[in-house]
Amino acid sequence: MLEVADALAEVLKHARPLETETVALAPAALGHVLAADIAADIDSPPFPKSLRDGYAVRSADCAAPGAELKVVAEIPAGVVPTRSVGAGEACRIFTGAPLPEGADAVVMQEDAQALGDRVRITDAAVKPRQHVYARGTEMRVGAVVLRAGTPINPAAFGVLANVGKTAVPVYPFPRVGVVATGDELVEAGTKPDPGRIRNTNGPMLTALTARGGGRPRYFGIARDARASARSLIQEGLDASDVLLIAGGVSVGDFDLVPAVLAELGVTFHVRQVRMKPGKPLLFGTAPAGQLVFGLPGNPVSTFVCFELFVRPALRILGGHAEAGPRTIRLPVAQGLAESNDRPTYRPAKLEYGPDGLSVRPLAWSGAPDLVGLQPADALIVLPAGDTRCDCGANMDVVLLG
Ligand SMILES: Nc1nc2c(c(=O)[nH]1)N[C@H]1C(S)=C(S)[C@@H](COP(=O)(O)OP(=O)(O)OC[C@H]3O[C@@H](n4cnc5c(N)ncnc54)[C@H](O)[C@@H]3O)O[C@H]1N2
Ligand code: MOO
Repeated sequence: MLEVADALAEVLKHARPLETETVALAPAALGHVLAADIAADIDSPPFPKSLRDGYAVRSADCAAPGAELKVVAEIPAGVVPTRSVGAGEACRIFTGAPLPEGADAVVMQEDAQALGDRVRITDAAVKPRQHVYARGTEMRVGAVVLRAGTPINPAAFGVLANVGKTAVPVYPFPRVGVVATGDELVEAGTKPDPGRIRNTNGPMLTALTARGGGRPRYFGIARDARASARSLIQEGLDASDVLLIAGGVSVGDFDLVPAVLAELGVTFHVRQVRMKPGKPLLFGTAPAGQLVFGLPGNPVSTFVCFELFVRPALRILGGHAEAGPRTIRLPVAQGLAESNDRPTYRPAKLEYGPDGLSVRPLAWSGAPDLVGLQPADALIVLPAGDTRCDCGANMDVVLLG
């Protein structure tokens, strides 16, 4: 049985970034990772730009308060000034407009008094360059503005637009197949007969995948009969970079997944992990290189294994430099006393208080309890053995999502 860190290392050893593709600068590009450096094709701003509505002046003319200047032109944004500002002169200027030759500062209109074709400057100390954004301050032609490996966030959309990039090379979102297993399962639209339950892992895994930077595709429920399970799993494998199979990985007579995967040529790298919930996790690689996860069927076990092992793999396939999961030390907002035979990942909620961040364990009844897990945005890591910690004590916390 592997420790969590060793199992994660095994997973990451087999995860490689996917072949790159080109995406248009449209909302679907959000969250992709750039596969090439992006350089500026222009200076930004492309001209010295006024940051205020007011007057473009020569600061030396305004050394004494109350200076009066002749207003010789008006420059709205988008207009190229045709006249320079001489001694004793000013131009009416608006935010975003190019500063005219000769001027070296802008006075806000609140600090000036319009007097027909003249203006009195009431700003007592006009400094050179005030309210002026110098040409090329944000970026110079040829400078790298976004590095390969940068996740595309909304601000990156703006930067890409500014350098004229309407399509960019990125790592694709991995295609993730989801298969549920078990004769007891019915889909959500059906009322379960006695002895049966609804399939919760299928919908949850598609949502975890979408949140984790993958493109989910649900293949349905594999029944506990080898032939049908085998054909559904094969179908899933053929269309996926990563296949997630929930349930059927433990030691029961109907837990067919390990045998079916072996028949399909999957090589196993992880067969059990010393953790709770999630001990029977399976991880392997298929002959064509797909990553295959057999996630323990209890819904919270499935969830925790996704966060600890699948999401990091999806991040690497999707071109992220950091796999995660992120673990930080945080004080607990409520004391804990538990005994566990394995390191335990306890659903918890982050709390943002005036003294900073803390984490509160949620009421939770174990591996089948999704209602207890649902509000969680963190997992408190309890070491194996007896854990007693008081409110305020620091614990390792895995951040979710
Ligand atoms: N003798 C042993 N029994 C079990 C062991 C063990 O080591 N020895 N491990 C236990 C642990 S830990 C877990 S976790 C489960 C995992 O078992 P499987 O992955 O084989 O999962 P199943 O048996 O198929 O299901 C377990 C549980 O979860 C329910 N389930 C399964 N799939 C879904 C789904 N898609 N939606 C909702 N609920 C689902 C299923 O009905 C079972 O109740 O094994 C322990 N047993
Ligand atoms: O380790 Mo299992 O995943 O607790 O139910």
